[in-house]
Amino acid sequence: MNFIQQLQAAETLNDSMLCVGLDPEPSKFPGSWKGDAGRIYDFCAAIVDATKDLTLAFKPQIAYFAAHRAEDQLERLMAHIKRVAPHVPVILDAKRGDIGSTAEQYAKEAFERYQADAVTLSPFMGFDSIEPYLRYPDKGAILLCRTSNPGGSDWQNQRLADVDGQPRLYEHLARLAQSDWNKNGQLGLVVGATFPSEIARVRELAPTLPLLIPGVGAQGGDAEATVKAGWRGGPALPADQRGPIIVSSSRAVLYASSGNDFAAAARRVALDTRALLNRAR
Ligand SMILES: O=C(O)c1cc(=O)[nH]c(=O)n1[C@@H]1O[C@H](COP(=O)(O)O)[C@@H](O)[C@H]1O
Repeated sequence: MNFIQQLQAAETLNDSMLCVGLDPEPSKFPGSWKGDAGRIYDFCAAIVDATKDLTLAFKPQIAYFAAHRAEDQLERLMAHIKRVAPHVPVILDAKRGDIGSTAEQYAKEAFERYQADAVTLSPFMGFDSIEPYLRYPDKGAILLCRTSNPGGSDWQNQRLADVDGQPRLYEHLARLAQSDWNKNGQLGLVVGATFPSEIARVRELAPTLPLLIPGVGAQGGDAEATVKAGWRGGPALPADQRGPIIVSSSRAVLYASSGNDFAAAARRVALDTRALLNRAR
């Protein structure tokens, strides 16, 4: 199964558009684990076990592991997810972007070392910085398009020529990702939940691509507006040809409780968020 098929299967099996982001921050761990970077694996594995029947993807953010010299725990976590939730694809959030020869190493890191099913990439350096990832035909490559942070507007919202009516940078990227760049049908796009009207625009320009949508929960993105803007595209395509949405939440799920009931609390938030998203379809 390739990444897109994995997403579709998980969406159906778990009746979910929710992705749980794994951004472990030891200072927020419960009880005696607080401040202990040696517990990163245990914390994330408990979250995975508590939510694996509610998600269409997991998304570990590599910086939260690397900052604590915990890459070995990330490897163990990836293996754990494959073991207990083989039906849920894993997106390694690394936001890599570099020249081809270096990108080859990053692709190896994501897909061979960590066994990720997809990786997030910065497309700023152009197609040759993306191409090495496309040599893994079953894997997904999800390009930053219209990110959730306020500063995303600095570049992504600029018009290609300073004239009204010219496409903005993110619109140009969405068009390329839907067409010339999508050699093997592996590409997806990141669009922030904090900008629902731009989700709708990206969906219009890229109707078949999966959209990774972070920004609900801690960043205050509107979950309902996100689904209305992005879910299964506009009316132009039959439902089975439209791309899925992967609505990602990290802190709101991970730190729903600071006590020893953190995994049960994470499950409750994941259940509520899944229901909220599903109601908005
Ligand atoms: O690629 C991402 O996942 C991403 C893109 C984006 O535009 N905004 C964004 O917040 N993210 C990531 O999504 C996660 C958001 O975390 P919460 O705000 O806690 O849900 C973090 O790991 C971010 O690095």
